[in-house]
Amino acid sequence: MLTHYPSALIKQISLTEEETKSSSKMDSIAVDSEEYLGDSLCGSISEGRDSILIQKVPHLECLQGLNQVLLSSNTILDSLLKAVTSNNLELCKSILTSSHPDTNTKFESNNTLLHLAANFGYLKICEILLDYGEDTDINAQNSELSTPLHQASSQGHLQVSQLLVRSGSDLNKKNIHGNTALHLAATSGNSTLVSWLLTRNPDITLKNLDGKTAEECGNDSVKKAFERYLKRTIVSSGPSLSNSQKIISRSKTVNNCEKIAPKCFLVLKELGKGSFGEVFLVSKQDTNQLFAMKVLQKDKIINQNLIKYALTERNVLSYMKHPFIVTLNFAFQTADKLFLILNFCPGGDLGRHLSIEKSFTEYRARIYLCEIILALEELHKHNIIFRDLKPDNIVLDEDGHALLTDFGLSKEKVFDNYQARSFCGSLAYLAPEVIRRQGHGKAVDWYLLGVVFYEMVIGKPPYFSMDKNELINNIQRGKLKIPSSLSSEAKELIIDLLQRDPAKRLGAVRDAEEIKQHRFFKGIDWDSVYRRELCPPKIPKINPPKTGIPAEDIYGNFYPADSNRILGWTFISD
Ligand SMILES: Nc1ncnc2c1ncn2[C@@H]1O[C@H](COP(=O)(O)OP(=O)(O)OP(=O)(O)O)[C@@H](O)[C@H]1O
Repeated sequence: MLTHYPSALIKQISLTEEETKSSSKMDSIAVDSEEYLGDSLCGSISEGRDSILIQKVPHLECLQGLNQVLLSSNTILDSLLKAVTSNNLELCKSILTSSHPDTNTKFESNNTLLHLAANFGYLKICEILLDYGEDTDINAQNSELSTPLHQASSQGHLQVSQLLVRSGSDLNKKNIHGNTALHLAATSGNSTLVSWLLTRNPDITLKNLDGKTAEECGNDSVKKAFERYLKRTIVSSGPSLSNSQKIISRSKTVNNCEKIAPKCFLVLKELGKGSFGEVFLVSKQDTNQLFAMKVLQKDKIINQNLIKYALTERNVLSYMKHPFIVTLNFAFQTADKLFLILNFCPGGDLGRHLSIEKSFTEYRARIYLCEIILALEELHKHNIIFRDLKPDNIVLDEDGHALLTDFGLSKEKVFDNYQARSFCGSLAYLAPEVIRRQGHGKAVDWYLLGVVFYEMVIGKPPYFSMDKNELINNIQRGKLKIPSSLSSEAKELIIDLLQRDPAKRLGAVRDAEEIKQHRFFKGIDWDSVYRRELCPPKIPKINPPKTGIPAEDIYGNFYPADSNRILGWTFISD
């Protein structure tokens, strides 16, 4: 444990601070050393928040005086230890910059200062140790072989864990019990931290000395986080855009960006979160009309070379008008973020419905399938492939009709079944040809239609396994299991769509036409489907919240985009 500090050391510092206090330049601090320590520990164990202790920190001028005392008493390291454990930012920074002590010195149980700060969740102190310490070892191990990341994760300190991982902490390092940071976060039941760690691609197959993977150590909410991870969209980094590509936009681009901007929309609540963006319910200030606003962070997109995907989503949505494709109304940007204003679909996504209801009747699934087939047919007619078909990307409008959303992975100008090459999709929803990387095309969407149909009527995607490698292997070689309770038409449709060879798959030759003629859809009048005349289950009316989320929390930096403007982004629909 990390709580034993030499009391002599604490007394000495208290005395020093008291001395400084007597020079009357300092805010009040506790005089008694025991009380001081208790106060500092209880009052400041919180990430990133200024603690009670910080308010009691001496002013900067007197820190210099303090430093001299510390230096002359030759207890620099002990003083630094005290500064770290009492969350005293200024003192810590001051000692590091003036005396350059070895921040990798081991204290009790071989803990370094970073271990201590990480364990307490002192975010700012961790930052200071990493920024000002000379070669602070981010992967130092204590006597239990734990790294600072192990400490932060076991205590559930999200921001500290994020800082450590982003600064180069080894995610797959094991402690003496064989646990990785992910195991510890899972054991503590912290599904938010688990979800975030999963986005950094740790090795989820690693087992601890009890033979358990991280997922096996978690409670139900942690297990759900793992399941969501396997269903998330992944992409390989996109190619960079040339300047000329950046200005290509296939529809009306508005130069006067003042017309549509964050101030036009009141943010009401979060609707969903994906790998790339967050989606919020917003109301347009002048009309009170509700919309879904998708927000993408520019730095994330630019760092991962994903601008092309963002621009494709904006472009495709700007010219696709279809009853079963979500409508884009506006696109605008600020210095930090990109915004898409979409029609709001109050029924939520099918993924959410499936996680509550487990599965749908064939009758209900057929309605959604018919609508999605028409949407995919329309895209294919424009030589666009969707590539990311999954229940989370199908949203229900106010009448319960199914609409495609999230065109981030769609690809334009695909004329055959082999032209596209990027490795992208969502792990649980990868088509075999995407895994083989031999090129894919329109047939990929028909395979994924089969996957969605399977999940709708059976309750989980085909070949599903929580083990990533097994999942990938199953998709390529596993035996397709279909319960006998399904109708023979449904079984046949699943088999025809999940055909591994894209050339033999239903839809390979005459595209949607082949699927529409399958006997599962016997009796369907496709014109009436297009006119939205099928009757899906009704969606309960929602009452939007009256109060909004503070604008600055969502919009961040309000400055209009300038140097980092993404050309061809702004859009106002006719
Ligand atoms: N028009 C909409 N109306 C209502 N909710 C929506 C709408 N569009 C998206 N959502 C919700 O937001 C979630 C995330 O949106 P979206 O899939 O576009 O984000 P993403 O970051 O691209 O996700 P992914 O990880 O699938 O790539 C959806 O699963 C859905 O629940």
